[in-house]
Amino acid sequence: MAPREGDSQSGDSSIKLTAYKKFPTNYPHKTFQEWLSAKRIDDDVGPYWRVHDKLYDLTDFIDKHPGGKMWLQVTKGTDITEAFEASHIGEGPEKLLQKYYIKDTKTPRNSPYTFHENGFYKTLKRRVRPILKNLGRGPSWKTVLIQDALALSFVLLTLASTALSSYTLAAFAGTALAFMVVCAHNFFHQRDNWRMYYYDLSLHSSYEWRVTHALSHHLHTNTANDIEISALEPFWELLPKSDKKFIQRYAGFIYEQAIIAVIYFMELSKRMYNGFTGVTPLRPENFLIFLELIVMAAISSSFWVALKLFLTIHVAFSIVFLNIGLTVAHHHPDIFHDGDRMRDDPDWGLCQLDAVRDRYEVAGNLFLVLISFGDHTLHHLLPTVDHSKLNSLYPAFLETCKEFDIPFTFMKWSTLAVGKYMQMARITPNNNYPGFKKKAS
Ligand code: HEM
Repeated sequence: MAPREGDSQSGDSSIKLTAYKKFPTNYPHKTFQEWLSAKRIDDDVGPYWRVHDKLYDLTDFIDKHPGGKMWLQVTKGTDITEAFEASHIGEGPEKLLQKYYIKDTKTPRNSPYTFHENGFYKTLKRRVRPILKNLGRGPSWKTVLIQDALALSFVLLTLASTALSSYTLAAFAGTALAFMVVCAHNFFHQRDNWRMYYYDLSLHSSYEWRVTHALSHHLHTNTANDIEISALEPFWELLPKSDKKFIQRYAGFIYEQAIIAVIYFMELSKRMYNGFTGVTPLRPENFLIFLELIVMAAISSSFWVALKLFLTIHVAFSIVFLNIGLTVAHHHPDIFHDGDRMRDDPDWGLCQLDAVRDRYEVAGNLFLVLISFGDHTLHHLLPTVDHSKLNSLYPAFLETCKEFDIPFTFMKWSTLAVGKYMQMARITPNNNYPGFKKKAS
């Protein structure tokens, strides 16, 4: 595999990307700020926004954007082609975009992905458009009910655990919080809405996650530009690098739960440090987590008991949340990871199919789908569509797969859970199309 531009500067000679033209600047990225600054350097589009091969000045549109300001505020100076294509299904945004056109650019995109009119992804979007026009894209009453019921369970369990000083109830509260946050992930992909702030009752930040998850992981899945890969290194080495250490390849299952238990506390500390030192201003929702502690301290017999219960809740949260997150969809040797051979037709939608797998166990059950990142392939392809609508899109999706001769497959959750360790052990890149081997030539 030929080294790419920048490989020699990476300091890590074992990574040979197959996906992007440039090796990501300052890899591995650990924070959303690092990822955004590296993308600005690598995309190199000056003070504009790039969509395909055109540059736009969206400055006057930031405040008018129906999806919310932050998407355009944070992406100034970057190529937003994937974000633009994946976030909108109708033709309105494309027409509107022309109003902000500045000039064409001759520099090829750093990203390998294509969005040809007759390619898989655009065909799928055309097919689901009339269905979603009838159904609507936003939340159904069922999604809202499940989300709010999970939030209520979390609040009641937290109050009960504090009033009774019960660590068992605190562990249950942490579990309810994890399910609530996974469900809130459905809401934070959509236009700004208050339910996305349920996220901030955990050690996460909805604002940061919109960058690291919606803009990085979702659009550049399982590549070195997916911060959900790079931020986990060196504890989870998920790309097939040749110089992984024995412990990284085979001992992950021994150390990972200890790291999972503390990882989000470290994130919270970093967020607070950056906020108070002026690196990234703190946002009002960043204080919800402290409000939680204050309420617990007010109810509890002592501050120390409240603190210990609070820690129990958030350790339980981290364990449940990350164990779900790491095993549900992306890691198995049959699934594409940067370094593996990419398909010859790098249609963005097809490449998403290569980097995602769905699970049998949760298919068709909205509650399980919402608390465990279900219908993940369709969610990756259409991230702004509410999960309650995805089930109705399978006929159009399967018809598109058939048209493009793509055998869409499910995996068992247990296969994916074991697959994560097999992937951590893997040091040899796949030379076939991963997963969809029938199409490999
Ligand atoms: C980083 C790039 C962008 C992201 C991540 C993004 C994200 C979103 C999101 C999440 C929604 C709400 C979808 C929903 O809840 O149904 C939305 C709606 C919308 N966006 Fe964007 N957007 C981006 C760029 C743009 C640009 C450049 C334009 C046009 C100049 C645009 C125009 C619209 C319009 C008109 C809507 C209303 C709903 C629709 O027609 O799809 N967006 N966007």
